[in-house]
Amino acid sequence: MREIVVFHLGQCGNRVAENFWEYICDEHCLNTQGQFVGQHYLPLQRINVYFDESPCCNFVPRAIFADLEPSTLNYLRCSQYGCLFSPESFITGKTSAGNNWARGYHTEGAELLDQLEDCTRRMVEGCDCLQGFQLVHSIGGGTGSGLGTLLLETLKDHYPSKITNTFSVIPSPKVSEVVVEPYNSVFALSSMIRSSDETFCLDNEALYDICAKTLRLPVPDLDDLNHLIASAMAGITCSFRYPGQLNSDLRKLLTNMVPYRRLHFFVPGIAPLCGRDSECYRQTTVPELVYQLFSSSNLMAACDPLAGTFLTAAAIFRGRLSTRTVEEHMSGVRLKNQLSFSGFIPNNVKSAICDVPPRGMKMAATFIANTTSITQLFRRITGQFGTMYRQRAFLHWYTGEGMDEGEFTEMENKLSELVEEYDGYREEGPAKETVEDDVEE
Ligand SMILES: Nc1nc2c(ncn2[C@@H]2O[C@H](COP(=O)(O)OP(=O)(O)OP(=O)(O)O)[C@@H](O)[C@H]2O)c(=O)[nH]1
Ligand SMILES: [Mg+2]
Repeated sequence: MREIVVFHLGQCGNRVAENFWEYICDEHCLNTQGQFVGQHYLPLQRINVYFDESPCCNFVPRAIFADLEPSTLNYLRCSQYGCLFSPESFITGKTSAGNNWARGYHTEGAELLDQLEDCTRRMVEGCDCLQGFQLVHSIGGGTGSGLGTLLLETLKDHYPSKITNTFSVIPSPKVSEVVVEPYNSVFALSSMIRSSDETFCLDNEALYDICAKTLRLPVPDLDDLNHLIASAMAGITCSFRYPGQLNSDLRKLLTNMVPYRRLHFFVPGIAPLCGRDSECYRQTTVPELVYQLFSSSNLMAACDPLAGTFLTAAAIFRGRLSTRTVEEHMSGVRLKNQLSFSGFIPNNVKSAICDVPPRGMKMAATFIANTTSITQLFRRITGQFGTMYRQRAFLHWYTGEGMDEGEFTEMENKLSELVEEYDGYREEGPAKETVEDDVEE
C-alpha cells in the first residue's frame, strides 16, 4: 500500500483537521472510535493510504498534530473524533509563535522539531511503501507558517525521494486582522517554491466570498470556511483513497500537473458548493458541474482564470456518471470557452470518475488547476508586503528573532521571480472568431 503521513500544524491546520478526518471517516464508514461499520469492501480497499490498523482492529489516522500553544490541540482532543487519534501524535509547546514566522522557523518552533522528527520516523517505519507527506497549515501565522516551512525543508533533506504536498491556507484581511501576515506568507511561500512539490492554495479571500456571495451566509465564520476546505480536500484525496486511474497517488499527480518544477501552486475548486448546515441548493447535472468547475466563483483562490492560461488541469467527478457525457462536456469547455489553455502541452485537461459520490449527494466534482492566473494571488500578497517593508514597519519583531533585513529582500525577490516565470507562460486567449465558429458547430 502507498501510505501518506499527514501533518496538521498551528491553529488553522488543526481546526481543519477536525473537519477533514470527520469527512474521511464518514466516507470510509469508520465510527468515532475508528471501527469499520460499513457493509462493502470498497471503503476498506485503500484505507491504508491514510490509516494504520491497530492491534485492536480499529483504524488510526496516520497524522501528526503540532502547535506551539496547547489550546488548539486540547480542543481537537475533546472533539467528537478526539479519541480516534493516537495520543502520541500530539506535540505542543507552551506559548504561540505570536503570528511571527521567525519564531516558528528560528526560535520557539525549532525547539519542537526534534519531537516532530521522532514522531515522523516512527510513523514512516510503520509504512510498507510511503509515498509522501501532506502538510495542512496556514501561512499567515507563526507556527503553521514558520514551523511548517522548517518541517518541509527538513523532510526534503531526510526523505529526498518522497513527495511533499501542502494544503496551505492563504490569509486575507476579510478574515483576519493581523497586519504582519503578508510578511509571514512571503517567507513561507518563497521557501515552498523548493521545499514543497505540490501546493494547494486555499485562499481565505476566495473562501470568504464563496460563503458570503454564493452561499449567502450573513456572517461567515471559520467553521464555514473549514467546511469548504474539508470538502475540497476530500475531493482531491478521493483519487488516492479509491481505486482509479487518474492521479491515483502523489507522484502521478505531480507528473500530470507540474510541467515545470517550480510552478506547482494549484488552485482547487469544487462543485456544487454547499454550506455546512444546508443541503446543496439545487440538483446538479454534468453540464452544470463542468460549467461551475471552470467559473471563477467556484475557485478557492481569488483569481480569474480568464486572465491567465491553464498549464494543466484535472477534474475528478464523483457519482455514477457516464464517461462519455463527462468527456464530451469537458472537451466542449476547451473548444467553446473564452478560457485559454496552454497550446504546447497537449491533453493538459484530464478528467476521471470515481463511482462513490460524497455522502448525501448524487454527484459532485473537484477541480485542480495549474493556472498562470495564480499570480493575482501572489501579487496581492507581495503588494501588501512591499507597502509595509518600504516603510520598515514591524521589522523589529523579526530582527529580534535573528533575521536580518537582507532576508526580507531576498525572499521578496524569490517570489517575484516565480511570478515572472508564471507570466512567461501566459498565452493570449482564443481569438473571438474561432470561439464563435465553435459554438455554431
Ligand atoms: N480558513 C481558516 N483560516 C484560519 C483558521 N484559523 C486561522 N486561520 C487563518 O490563519 C492565519 C493565522 O494563522 P494561525 O493558524 O492562527 O496561526 P498559527 O499557525 O497557530 O501560529 P501562531 O498562533 O502565530 O503560533 C490567519 O490568516 C487566519 O485567518 C481556520 O480555522 N480556518
Ligand atoms: Mg496559534
